[in-house]
Amino acid sequence: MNIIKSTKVLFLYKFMQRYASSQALATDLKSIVGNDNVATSTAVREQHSHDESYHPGHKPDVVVFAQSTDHVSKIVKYCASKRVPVIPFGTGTGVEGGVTAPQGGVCLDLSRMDKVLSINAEDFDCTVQAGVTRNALNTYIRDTGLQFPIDPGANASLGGMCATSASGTMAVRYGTMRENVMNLEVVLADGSIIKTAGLKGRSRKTSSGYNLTNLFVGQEGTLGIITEATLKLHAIPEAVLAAVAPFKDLQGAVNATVAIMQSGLPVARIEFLDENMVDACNRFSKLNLDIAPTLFLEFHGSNSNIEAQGQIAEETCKSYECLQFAFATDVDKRAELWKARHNAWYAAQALKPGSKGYSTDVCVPISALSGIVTFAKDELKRLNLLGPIVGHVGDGNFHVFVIVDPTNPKEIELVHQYSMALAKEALRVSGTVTGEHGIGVGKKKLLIDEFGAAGINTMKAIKQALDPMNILNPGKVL
Ligand SMILES: Cc1cc2c(cc1C)N(C[C@H](O)[C@H](O)[C@H](O)COP(=O)(O)OP(=O)(O)OC[C@H]1O[C@@H](n3cnc4c(N)ncnc43)[C@H](O)[C@@H]1O)c1[nH]c(=O)[nH]c(=O)c1N2
Ligand SMILES: CC(C)C(=O)C(=O)O
Ligand SMILES: [Mn+2]
Repeated sequence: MNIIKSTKVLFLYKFMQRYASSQALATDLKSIVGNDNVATSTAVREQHSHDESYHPGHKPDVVVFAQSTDHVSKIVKYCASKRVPVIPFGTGTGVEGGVTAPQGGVCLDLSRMDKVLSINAEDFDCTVQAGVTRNALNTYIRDTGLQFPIDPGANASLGGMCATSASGTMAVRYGTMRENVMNLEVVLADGSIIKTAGLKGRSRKTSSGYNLTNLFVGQEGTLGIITEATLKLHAIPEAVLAAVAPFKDLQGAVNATVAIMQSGLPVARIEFLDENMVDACNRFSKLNLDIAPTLFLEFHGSNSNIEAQGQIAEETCKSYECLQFAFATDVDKRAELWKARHNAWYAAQALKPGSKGYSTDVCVPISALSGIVTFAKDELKRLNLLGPIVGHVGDGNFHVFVIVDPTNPKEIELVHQYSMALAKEALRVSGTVTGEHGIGVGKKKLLIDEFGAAGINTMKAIKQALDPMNILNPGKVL
């Protein structure tokens, strides 16, 4: 009885202590960035404690809404002086637990840094603040005839997309964030501010110094806070043609993809959905597709060449026994198709109300795709898991959305076993454990298998050099 009482007293004491220190923290931060930009309510902290994944959330002590690079620099400098963790937050649509605050601290929300700073249409580039979302940028530049085509299904912030090295359905044609970021403004762990590709740099290529831009793309907020990004833009194609091709079996769909890619056809999108995913999309997005392993394709070009592209793809799919090859030229039909594809994540979770999804993210050389998709299917069967499959197969990248009851530890253990087995198979065939989602907290254990001890030690040395007190997004990636 006494032990229970004293445990309760200790808990209460610790709670009061943390409450008092987070109040003091909030007071100091308010004096730096103003009252309106600091939130301590449970609701706001809860909203910032998790992303879209099943990874358990942890609330930060305080949420700060930065309005400028100067704010970010001052906040980080203050946090460094107190050794308080800083966790950057874009829109919270990540899927590897990157924004959780396991050690508490300050969640730095960049959504109010939402200005498009410059558009250089003649150079096909733009500079934005980190909180601008991909849809906001595309709306802003619509009249220029240009687009920013990297499209994770969610309307993510461009800072978050840089931080995770995001991609999406059009990476097969336009590249991922890595190929589309030209320069970044980054606030380092001591509050200093750098430009990764030169103080004013936005040249198409450079051999100058180390490639700092690529160091900060994909660092998931562990090396610095991205405050501005200079990005490549692309011409909106004169003509667009989409197509849907259901196949007799999964192997046919995957082998047709490999053949299309190996033929060098400049396909703009080539997305695979297995029969379970098609079924889920039919239900969720009110489509009426045949329930079969299916490819969604899109071709971009001039009026004269998209039909030729479509024809080559059609012939290739037919040679792999597709059941039909239906073109979608109508703008609304195309929009409906891609909206359904972008909502696949929610469609899969809706198959089992109350469930959450865990998305695997392996990416392999295209010649290894067919084998590993078969492996992924067989393992699902062996472990008796529900996991619709969807993928950016033109890149050799696909996701198994394993549906899981987040309150059932046995199911979570099975999902863990499954994703480990799939990731190790990807490494065996010279792939990577994550093509676009990042490591976060979910894939940390796999890094050693991918890079070996010397590789990990090199990453640790970089982290130590840039963030010696480990205040930037601690507990993530390494
Ligand atoms: C329905 C749906 C569909 C998709 C996806 C999600 C959802 C919900 N995603 C995943 C997600 O949208 C993607 O990882 C985004 O890049 C995350 O951007 P947020 O702004 O939401 O970052 P979020 O706030 O979730 O943060 C992600 C990570 O980046 C860090 N971070 C955020 N802003 C930062 C900044 N300014 N500086 C430094 N670090 C920062 C965070 O600390 C965290 O570690 C995805 N992804 C993908 O690549 N391809 C896809 O196809 C999809 N599809
Ligand atoms: C995380 C998920 C939703 C994703 O990457 C996709 O749909 O491609
Ligand atoms: Mn994806």
